[in-house]
Amino acid sequence: MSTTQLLRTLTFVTGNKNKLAEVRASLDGVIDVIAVDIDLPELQGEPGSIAEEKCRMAAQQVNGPVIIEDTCLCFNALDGLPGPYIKWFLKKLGHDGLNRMLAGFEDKSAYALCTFAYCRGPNEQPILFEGRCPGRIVPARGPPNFGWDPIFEPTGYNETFAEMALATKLDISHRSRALTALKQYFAGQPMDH
Ligand SMILES: O=c1[nH]c(=O)c2ncn([C@@H]3O[C@H](COP(=O)(O)OP(=O)(O)OP(=O)(O)O)[C@@H](O)[C@H]3O)c2[nH]1
Ligand SMILES: [Mg+2]
Repeated sequence: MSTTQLLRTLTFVTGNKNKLAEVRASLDGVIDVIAVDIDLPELQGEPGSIAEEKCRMAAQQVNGPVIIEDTCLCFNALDGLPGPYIKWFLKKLGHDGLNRMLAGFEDKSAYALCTFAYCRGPNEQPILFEGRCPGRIVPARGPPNFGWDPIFEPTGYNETFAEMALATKLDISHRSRALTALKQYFAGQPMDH
């Protein structure tokens, strides 16, 4: 009998290399990830519906099964904003500006929210997998390699995501929690689904 285990393959549509690296590290030996870089339009709305629509468009463009991911950074003092718009807030305001947005509030707590969506093909209903990581917004600490990692300190840790070892981030992050749900789903599916 062959000792080689056939891995399930999933096409991940993303333009973000850091996301891709983390997803590959989390799914290593479980799911083989093929990356397709298409800049998908992202609609406004609640995180779940943004992920659903992004996934429908990805499945349409790839014309086959795909996963996508959408990440939000939600400030509790602002009722969850910037949320799905964090990319543009980060781009325009930077780490300092994001901290200054909370200057008038005692409450610096926040959560990172990651939503993966899987769609079997065009016109199929996407399935969502969500992961959250609570924490707080702090002045930037650590290497500025990935988005807002330097200003997010997860609850129970004295380090920001940027300061901690990647393995620690992958243990507790919004993304790895969502991927745990995704892995559980695929573990129960036949290989051709
Ligand atoms: O410090 C970070 N730690 C993370 O774990 C993380 N995950 C996402 N992000 C950033 O948050 C925005 C989400 O926007 P987003 O989900 O639309 O991503 P994106 O447009 O970069 O890629 P994609 O939509 O092609 O997959 C983008 O600015 C991402 O760079 C992170 N920053
Ligand atoms: Mg995007």
